[in-house]
Amino acid sequence: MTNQTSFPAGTILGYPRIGRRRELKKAVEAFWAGRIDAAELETTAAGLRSATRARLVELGLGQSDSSIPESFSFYDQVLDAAVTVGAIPTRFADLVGDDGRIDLAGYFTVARGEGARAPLEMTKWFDTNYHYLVPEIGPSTVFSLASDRLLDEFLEAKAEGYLTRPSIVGPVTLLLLSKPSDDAPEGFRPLDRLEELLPVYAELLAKLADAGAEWVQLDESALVSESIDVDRATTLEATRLAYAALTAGERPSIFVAAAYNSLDDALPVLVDSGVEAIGLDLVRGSLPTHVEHLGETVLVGGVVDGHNIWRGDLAAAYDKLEALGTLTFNVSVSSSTSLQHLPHDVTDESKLDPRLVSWLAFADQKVQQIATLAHGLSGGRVAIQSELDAATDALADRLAAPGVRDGDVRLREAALTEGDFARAAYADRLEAQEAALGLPFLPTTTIGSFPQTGDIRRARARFVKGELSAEEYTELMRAEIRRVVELQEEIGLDVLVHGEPERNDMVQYFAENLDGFAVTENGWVQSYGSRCTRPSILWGDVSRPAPITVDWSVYTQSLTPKPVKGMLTGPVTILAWSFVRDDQPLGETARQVAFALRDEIADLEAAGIGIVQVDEPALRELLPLKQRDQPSYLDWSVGSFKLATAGVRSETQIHTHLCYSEFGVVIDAIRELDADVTSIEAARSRMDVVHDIESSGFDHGVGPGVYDIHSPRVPSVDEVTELLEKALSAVPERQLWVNPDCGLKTRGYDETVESLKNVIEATNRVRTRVATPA
Ligand SMILES: Nc1nc2c(c(=O)[nH]1)N[C@@H](CNc1ccc(C(=O)N[C@@H](CCC(=O)N[C@@H](CCC(=O)N[C@@H](CCC(=O)O)C(=O)O)C(=O)O)C(=O)O)cc1)CN2
Ligand code: MET
Ligand SMILES: [Zn+2]
Repeated sequence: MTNQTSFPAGTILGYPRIGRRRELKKAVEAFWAGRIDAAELETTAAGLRSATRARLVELGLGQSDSSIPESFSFYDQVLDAAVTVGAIPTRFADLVGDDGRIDLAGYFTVARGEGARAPLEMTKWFDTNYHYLVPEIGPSTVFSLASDRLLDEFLEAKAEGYLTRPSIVGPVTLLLLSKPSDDAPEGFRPLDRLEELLPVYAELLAKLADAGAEWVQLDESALVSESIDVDRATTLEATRLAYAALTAGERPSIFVAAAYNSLDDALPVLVDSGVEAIGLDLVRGSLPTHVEHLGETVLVGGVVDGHNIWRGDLAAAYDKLEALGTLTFNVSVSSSTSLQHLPHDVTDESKLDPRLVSWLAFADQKVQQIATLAHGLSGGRVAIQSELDAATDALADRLAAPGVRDGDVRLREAALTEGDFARAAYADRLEAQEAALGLPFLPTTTIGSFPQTGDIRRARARFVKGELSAEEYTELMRAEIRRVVELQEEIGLDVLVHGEPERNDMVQYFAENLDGFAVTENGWVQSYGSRCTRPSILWGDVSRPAPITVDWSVYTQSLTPKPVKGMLTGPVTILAWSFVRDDQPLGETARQVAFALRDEIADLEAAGIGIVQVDEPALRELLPLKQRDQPSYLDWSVGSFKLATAGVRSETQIHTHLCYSEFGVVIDAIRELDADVTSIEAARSRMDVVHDIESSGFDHGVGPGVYDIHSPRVPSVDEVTELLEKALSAVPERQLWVNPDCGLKTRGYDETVESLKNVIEATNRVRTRVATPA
């Protein structure tokens, strides 16, 4: 298996850019707050890039063999590609100079909006918890090479003595992930603009070649997804056209990387296009059995999981490379995806159990694994046998460790029956709930969280450091709850929440309170822009040692005669936003989490909480990219939600909440959840989702959001009224709830209070209008 071209033996598709202590997040937020200027932010970013290169060499990548990707971004790699080709919507035209360029402040304005000017829409990146910004492209978008960042970063590295590999989202994926601009005619698709886009990519490649780049990486993960609204034949033809054009000119060698699943029928198209190297995700995707005309094309086996933290089965990874070696002599090794989904370094986790640590590999350890496998590709299995054996031993230790299998949890699973998944008929429940709750027409509520203020976070940080006692911390959170309850009563909401101040994160908080999970101190991963999460590690069988939320909810209910909604995160979302064990099917793990939630809900009900919301914002996100995998996913995901929620009495009202649009795609699954009330994001898309609700005949309670919480903008009473009227025209009166799009944790208090007041005033207007005979 010798590598006959100069593609590096081992590489990664991308590296975390937020910084091991979130230096980039802090610098970017300081820039937004006006505490540092653009020059200082640039300096911090350059320092991070420089540290990354040095670290990657230290971990075993080559300094001058193009194995280090230039994969930095200030905010998002899709936005970067859009900015590079000059695809900035016309509402930002004043930010664009005569040369088509936009400065750093302008770049952030496109990402985050400003005043009444909406930012680019944000949506999930494939089946991950990373969000990208959706470019808007229309018939009149003018493409031009409008940024030298990628070139400058390559030159910056070169000046430091590195030969790196510039990396950018490829042209087909850029267009497939874009949406038509507002001025585009019906039926227009961004992909229609491919031919005009290609010369810009060609120009960029020529410049990179001129500067001395030997390889460039084009990320074309959209080619693996079947969830994109363009038919496959058109996508394949676009791919053929794009790479025929890009291979024709002056350019570095081209590495097309496709992460998150198999390329399937796009692989032969790429092979025939003459690109020099193709990256395959061999963790999620499967090994191609036979590929024609491979010639000298390098197949880069993504055998090290870039999306999970397990050290895993290194020998099996090497086996896959050997299997790839039966197709071609030109095999290299890589991560299956960019490592941007992983925390930096497991050696930063001094508080984790060392035994658990021995089973883990964060980004830095993955790089070392890749360096090992690359060594094996040249030296043969014997050269790395001891490393393979060590990983095999660690895996065996993990599978046999106490807690990985818990007899009681297994017994409970074995005893499940159909009846555990079903509630009484909806009509009977509705009647019982209306009688028990006595809510007005158009009941108003919020999605759960209120602003997570600096004070709340600082109090928690002091509690974690031991500077506050548990009692002091609890009292501070209770004081916050009292404020939030008073505020909701004053504003006039009908169903109150406690505001979730005690939660660092809606998933991590539950992980900290369940057995089977571990949490990290420094394991930050970028979710979008400067926002990060610390995904928990679900390593063993899950159980609930004690009630988690009951005291908080009961305390809140004691403060008000209005119904307080208990607030839990659902099994699918807990899995989606954690690093999950890979030694059993996800459905099995989801059922264990569901049992824990079922017990929690029973305790809430017994303590007098009449409404419980179980959030499932990640239901859409985990939907498999390949249609063939979707039915079984929908089966276990819906099943786990029902298992969690079906144990309650008819008069107990179960809510669920989903955000991130595309409801058309999961509406059938939402119906099957059988929640009494479902709140969904709708304000951002001007309530268009009600058409999906109407045409699907969804007949349970539904709260399409009337307030877009992603922006600080306060919606006016007129605006909310209009959204409510639009909803009422499609959804029967008795079904409709009034709520924001999502939780308020990222918002400030001022705009939150003003917005909620407007929501209530609009609701009262509509109530009066409906009650007044025409
Ligand atoms: N896991 C997850 N995924 C999700 C969401 C979500 O809520 N959770 N929501 C959607 C959107 N994604 C989001 C992801 C992150 C955040 C977010 O607000 N993250 C916070 C961190 C939240 C957190 O973990 N907070 C901790 C730690 C906060 C912190 O940084 N503390 C300071 C100290 C306190 C201070 O001085 O401010 C520190 O450690 O340095 C806490 O509250 O305890 C951030 O990046 O700023 C929001 C939305 C989709 N995916
Ligand atoms: C991302 S969905 C968020 C739901 C959660 N209950 C909140 O209000 O923050
Ligand atoms: Zn939400």
